[in-house]
Amino acid sequence: MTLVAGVDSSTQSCKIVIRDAETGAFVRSGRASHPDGTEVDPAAWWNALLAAIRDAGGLDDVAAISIGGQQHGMVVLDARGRVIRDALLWNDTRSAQAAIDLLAEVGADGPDGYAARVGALPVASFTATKLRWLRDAEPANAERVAAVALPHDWLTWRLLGYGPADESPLGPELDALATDRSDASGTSYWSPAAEAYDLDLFERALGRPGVEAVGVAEAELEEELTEVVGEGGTNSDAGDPAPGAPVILPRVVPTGHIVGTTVAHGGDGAYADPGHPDTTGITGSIPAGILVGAGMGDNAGAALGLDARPGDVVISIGTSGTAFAVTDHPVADLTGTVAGFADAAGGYLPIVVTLNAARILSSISELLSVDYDEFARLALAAAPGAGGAVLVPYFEGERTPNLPHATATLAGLTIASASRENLARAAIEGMLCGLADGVGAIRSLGVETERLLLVGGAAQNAAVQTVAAQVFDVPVSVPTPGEYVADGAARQAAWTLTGSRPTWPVTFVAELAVDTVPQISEQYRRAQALGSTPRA
Ligand SMILES: Nc1ncnc2c1ncn2[C@@H]1O[C@H](COP(=O)(O)OP(=O)(O)O)[C@@H](O)[C@H]1O
Ligand SMILES: O=C(CO)[C@@H](O)[C@H](O)COP(=O)(O)O
Repeated sequence: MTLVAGVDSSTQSCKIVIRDAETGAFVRSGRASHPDGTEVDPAAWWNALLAAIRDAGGLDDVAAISIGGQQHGMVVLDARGRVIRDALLWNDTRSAQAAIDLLAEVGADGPDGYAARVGALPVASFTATKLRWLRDAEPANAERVAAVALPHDWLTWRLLGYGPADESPLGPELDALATDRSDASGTSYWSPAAEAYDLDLFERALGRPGVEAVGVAEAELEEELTEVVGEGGTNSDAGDPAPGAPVILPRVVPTGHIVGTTVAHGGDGAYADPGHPDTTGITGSIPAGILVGAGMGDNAGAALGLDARPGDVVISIGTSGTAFAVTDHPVADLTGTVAGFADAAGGYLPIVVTLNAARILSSISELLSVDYDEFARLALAAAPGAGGAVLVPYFEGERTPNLPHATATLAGLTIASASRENLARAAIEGMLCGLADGVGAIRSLGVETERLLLVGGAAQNAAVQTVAAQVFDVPVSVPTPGEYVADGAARQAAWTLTGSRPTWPVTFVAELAVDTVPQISEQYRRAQALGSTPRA
């Protein structure tokens, strides 16, 4: 049996699944948590990956691996391959003004408008706006930038043995950075229609020119390694980039492409990242010779993991809430509601993303001092519409609609409606109404939406499933709970190994017929119209 591994390095945790390359049969898995917050030191992702690999029993019997990851995170590297500052994540909203500035400079409409060029309008989540924030708020750091990577790109690069000279076998070869279409399309400076970086938009963001990495051929790599080891030196004497030197952007490679093979890491000793004493004791090793795939953004990974096809809409309720479809043509939405990303199978992934999703439910369940099972029981004990109580859940601001400074609003409370049951149900209804608006926006662009696949951590909640049938107007299928982003990465790893897309089956635990209750969306829209109190 040939085994492949898929990783999902998402906002809250790192998950790895190991499957049979031919049948997709599950073999084993592991996970490790990530730190909270909207800016994180990428070393925490690397340590979590090592810990998750250890938790899964290691990779000694694995032939290929791919990494799916949270999108948009800004990982900036200096010429020594060192991370310059903590990565700003997709859910960090400090670059909201930078997004407004970039859009004002480029314009939204017309053939040269932002949406036409890269399939989406810039919002705080996207990498380009974070680079513009870096240029304006941390100019000294911006000047040190030799390369910009996304979370999955940087982890893949480390898996291939690259990194700072004192932390990696192969040193800081920035030209070995690679990414895939789906994650590149979330930067807001790569065009799915042109299949190329829009280097003008990159330079407008960071204020310095960019260039796509050329890749490092294996043979060239062997020669370089001998030189470095022979001389006993390392690249560590590489200084900051020469003034005006172009910033390296990861090479964009298609799914199925081998970006390299792993180099032995770690070993019997404990892994202790020298810069992070809290990692002492993390043991984890990676054997040499595992084929490494291009990886992908997490939503494209979920689409591949679910084997989603045109006509399917995936609703993923994780840290982020996402509604996305699969199309065979690029999509551009001038309103900015839908982002016209690329998928991980050669097609496209029109997507709507909300900042608030599963953590709406964890916040309200904590408020009610109940676990998820009791939370579900309370919500199901309330009638659809929660007695008129409505939660517009913009707890962390909101990305779609683009309200980065908004706060949540609880409306429609009366003596009769103010109950634990109604609050639990209002939380679920508000979360799903926001995602239903996303499905409507995708549908308004002419995208088919015939079947809805409900996944993500919160999709396992029985009340979420029931309310989904009352909110969405298409049948809801609930795939067997699993890690579909990691499964998509595992499918890509098998694709990389065999050269063709796997035909692994997908199983389902529930099929919910349409049971729409119009009152839910009608009262939600009225509460939305009240607006929200800007965050202090
Ligand atoms: N039964 C449940 N009911 C509601 N929320 C849940 C349930 N199980 C897990 N979650 C939530 O799902 C989230 C994790 O989902 P996941 O898709 O793994 O997120 P991410 O990929 O963003 O890390 C957490 O916020 C967790 O609290
Ligand atoms: O911003 C997006 C997609 O545009 C999010 O989907 C992030 O990619 C994080 O995803 P999760 O951690 O919630 O899986």
